[in-house]
Amino acid sequence: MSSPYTRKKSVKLVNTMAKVFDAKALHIQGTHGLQGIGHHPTVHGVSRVDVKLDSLSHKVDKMMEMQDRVCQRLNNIGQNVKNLDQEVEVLKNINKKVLPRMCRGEGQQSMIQFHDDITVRLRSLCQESENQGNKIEAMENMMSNLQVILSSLEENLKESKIDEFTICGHSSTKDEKVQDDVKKIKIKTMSESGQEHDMQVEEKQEHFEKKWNEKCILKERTPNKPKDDTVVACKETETSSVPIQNCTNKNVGVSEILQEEPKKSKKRFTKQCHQLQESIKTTNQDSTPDRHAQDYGTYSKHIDANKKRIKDVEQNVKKDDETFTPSESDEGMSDQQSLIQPELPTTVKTQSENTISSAANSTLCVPSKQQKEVKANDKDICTGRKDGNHLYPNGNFYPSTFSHRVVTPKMEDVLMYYVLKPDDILGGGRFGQVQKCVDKDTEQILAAKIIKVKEAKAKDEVRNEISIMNHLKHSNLVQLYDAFESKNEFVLIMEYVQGGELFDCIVNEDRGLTELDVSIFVWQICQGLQYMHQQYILHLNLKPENILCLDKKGNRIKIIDFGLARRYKPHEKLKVHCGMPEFLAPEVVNYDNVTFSTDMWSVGVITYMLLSGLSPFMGENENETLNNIVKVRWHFEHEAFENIVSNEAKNFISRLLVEQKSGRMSASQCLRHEWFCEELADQEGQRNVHLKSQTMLQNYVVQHRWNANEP
Ligand SMILES: Nc1ncnc2c1ncn2[C@@H]1O[C@H](COP(=O)(O)OP(=O)(O)OP(=O)(O)O)[C@@H](O)[C@H]1O
Repeated sequence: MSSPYTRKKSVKLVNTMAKVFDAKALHIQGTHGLQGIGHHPTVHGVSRVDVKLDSLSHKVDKMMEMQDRVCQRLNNIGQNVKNLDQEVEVLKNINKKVLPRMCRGEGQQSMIQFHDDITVRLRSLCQESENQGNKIEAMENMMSNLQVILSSLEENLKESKIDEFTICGHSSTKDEKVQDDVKKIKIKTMSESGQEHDMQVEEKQEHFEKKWNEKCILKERTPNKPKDDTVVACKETETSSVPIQNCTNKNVGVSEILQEEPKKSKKRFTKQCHQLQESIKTTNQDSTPDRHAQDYGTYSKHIDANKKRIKDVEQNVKKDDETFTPSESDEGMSDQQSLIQPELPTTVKTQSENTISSAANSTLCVPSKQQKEVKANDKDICTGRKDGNHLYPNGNFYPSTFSHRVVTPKMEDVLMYYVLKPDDILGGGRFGQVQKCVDKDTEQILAAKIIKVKEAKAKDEVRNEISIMNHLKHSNLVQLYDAFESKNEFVLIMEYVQGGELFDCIVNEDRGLTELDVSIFVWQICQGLQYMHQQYILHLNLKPENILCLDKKGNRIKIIDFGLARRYKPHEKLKVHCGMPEFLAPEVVNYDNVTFSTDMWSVGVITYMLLSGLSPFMGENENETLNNIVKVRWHFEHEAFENIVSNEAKNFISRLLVEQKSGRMSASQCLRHEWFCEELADQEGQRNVHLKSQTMLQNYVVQHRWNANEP
């Protein structure tokens, strides 16, 4: 029986918690009523946070729209530059045709005609030039606004802990929710007065809003960040092993302009416009043919210089866009991830608790010394072999065949720019086909994903895929090169990944598959996902077909297919039309909210399959498979795992195939898992033993192909 003292205390505690979540609740109910307090106020608290989150996600949507508008404007500017080009061509032709005739003295009349003609054209060009200047100015303003909003949002998301509150809250039971949330908002639960807790929440909100406002004011006064751009520009142009710090001196020209603040480059642009105007005035005053020829030369130069400026500003805008990430550093991400995904529970709910507990002794490990060094030198190539290179390199360690592009679909015929190869089909999906293609200009081999769409909704989905890919610049994520839109079809031109699907690669008998190989594949998947999640983007369709190998024998992979990917929205549910449910997370099957950990579930399934060749939830039929998933019914198949697969690997899987979303490791936590410790990998010969999974996977691949081809 509880004493009057503890009863009084618990009444106080509950009242206190209730106040935290709904300041008004107790005023309405009176401070002594215990009844109903456990649930009602929490619901209010959650909905207040929901409102905040909704408003944040609304802001993110607005920013995305703004970004699309900027892309659109860039496109227009590109188009205008083309027009300028055409004008210059016309002038050149006039020059070629008329000047010789004038020199031959074919009449005063044609000379006057020529003069008038050229004056009109020069005027219109000058006007055009000025328009471009204004457009660039508007665009710059837009970009800096965007930057302000993004940075504020990023900071506030990081600092506000609202994410933590919501995600943790949604994943536990109501009572646990109250306790967790009380802890997370850092309330002193033993305080004497509920007033204090109430104040803390209010203060947090105020702090949130104040910070937001401060940031906006501060950013308005602060010029764009040139120093980061410099580093990006250097990294991209760098091909030798010149240290990044020296880069600034070596890259004059484009990188010099990139270092320039957009305001300065705009000033220079406006100056050019004035010079143009001046040159027009002089042209009007002096109209001799020689003078015209001279002015024409100067004028052409001006136009060229202006075009260059436009290109540079365009690049600047792109760079700005690329550098917008909610969290760039690994450390930053850990914090962020820990907000979203709290530390793991001590027990994992699966059928094979015994097996798991033997592996569960493993812990998340601090990156090895070697791994830390990798951070400082992210140019290492992942070979997967210990020949002086790192097994698990961080970041963008090998370049794509082209640098990142921001693509807006062209309303032109794809065949104007590319030669498609219908005989060279790389794969097929729900909506169409992927075939090889060649860029007519550069002769680069690429992959064309042809998507047949008729309905507006389906078109929006493809546009979403393009927009998502525009945000992804990582060597483990396939890059978008170009896009075309027509009435019933989209064509996405992408980087060509020539090794084929991961499972096809590893069943190749020429190569042996070891646990070490698997860990290197999984490491890269986690790297790609960590990057995506840092951008608040979920993949949501991670499966073996969507992981491609760069070449048949190496260990380098890329994630493809961002057709279902989307920006994280706290309450978004996902309906999946999919014939292959084995990789779906329980929340997708249940049509529940999806989140970052939805992708992490898929990592667990893929890892399980790579190590054993078995599909952990596969049932006799689709219903059984779905049932196994929602009940999280799986175990380590004795024959495939016992004495073959390390405890660290098993622990890794156990920490992902967890029913509760908040119980799964985040991508960052995965990357810190002991399984990826190089020292351990060195010590354990076990990791170099050939896995049985290779033969099992052969069966899986054959079966899967068979099913896919069935009508
Ligand atoms: N960039 C690429 N390079 C080489 N092959 C590719 C590339 N992109 C896709 N493929 C091949 O085409 C297949 C289908 O591509 P993708 O998954 O993007 O299409 P989808 O229509 O979205 O498919 P799904 O129905 O799985 O969603 C892939 O499994 C892969 O084999």
